[in-house]
Amino acid sequence: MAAAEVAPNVPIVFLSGELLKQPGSAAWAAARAQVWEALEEFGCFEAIYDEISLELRQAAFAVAKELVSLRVETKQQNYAAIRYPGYKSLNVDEALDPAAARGFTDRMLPEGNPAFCEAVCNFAEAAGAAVAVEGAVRRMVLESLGKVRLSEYAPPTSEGEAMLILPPHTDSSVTTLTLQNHVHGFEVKTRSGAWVCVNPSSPSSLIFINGDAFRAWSNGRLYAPPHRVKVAGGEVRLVAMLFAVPKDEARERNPARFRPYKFLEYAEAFNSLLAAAGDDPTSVLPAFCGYAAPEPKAET
Ligand SMILES: O=C(O)CCC(=O)C(=O)O
Ligand SMILES: [Fe+2]
Repeated sequence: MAAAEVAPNVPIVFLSGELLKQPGSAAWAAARAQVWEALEEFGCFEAIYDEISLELRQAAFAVAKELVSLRVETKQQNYAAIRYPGYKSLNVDEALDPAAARGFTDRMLPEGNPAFCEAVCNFAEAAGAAVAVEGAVRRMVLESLGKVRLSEYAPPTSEGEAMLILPPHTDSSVTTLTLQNHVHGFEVKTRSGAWVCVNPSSPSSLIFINGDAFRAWSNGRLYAPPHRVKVAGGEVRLVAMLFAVPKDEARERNPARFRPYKFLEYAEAFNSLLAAAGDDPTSVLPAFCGYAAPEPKAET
């Protein structure tokens, strides 16, 4: 007889406030491995985060209780679109910005109530703690992108004008970070078409450059500048670069599964697609932008 299947537990990852301050440490790398495993398998995990103190939690729920007991007409203006019988939610977007939390309380209680305002700020503090965890997890996922390169530029043999060694190009990466020795020569082209020299102002300077993938992701809002390198003088220019790019093996295993889409168009179509998806919510995304070909089988 087949053994009864036991549903596995969602993984638990300990993310202490201390650990979040030490990216690059062995503890960080260990947590990152756990986060990746959890996100690949479950898409979800429990984070135990010691900066959510009991007091903060109590304060957050105290204000939550006050918020839900406000008059319906007051709440109405902030209701989220999805509602089911017995379920409704309030958008408190400003809570992510403590300064803006006041705007929220003014809207909710125009007649004013300092205690309520303070409580909302506590709620904002709890939301801020959540943002720290979200930021760290995003970093753990993204920092697995990476390639380091070391380049050497031989000095021109003839005296005089700087020579163009690396012709104008953009980087295909998401982002690039460079650390150069004392030999200058890096130049970027501004949006308005001018070439400017970028000579690091201190030995501890790094140059951060947007790559084409960042430009595409932001729909062109972020500028990925053409850049080039001209070298003069008698010394070798050395540059260490960190390119944020997907690892090669990820590309081989993962042909594109989804067409590019506009976030807001998806958000607009979402509720009706969800209603049509029956009991399989995972079909909503492929229905909107999936390639017709079947998804490649996961490797075993
Ligand atoms: O030498 C530099 O500072 C930049 C090099 C570069 O742009 C590249 O290798 O893509
Ligand atoms: Fe480059």
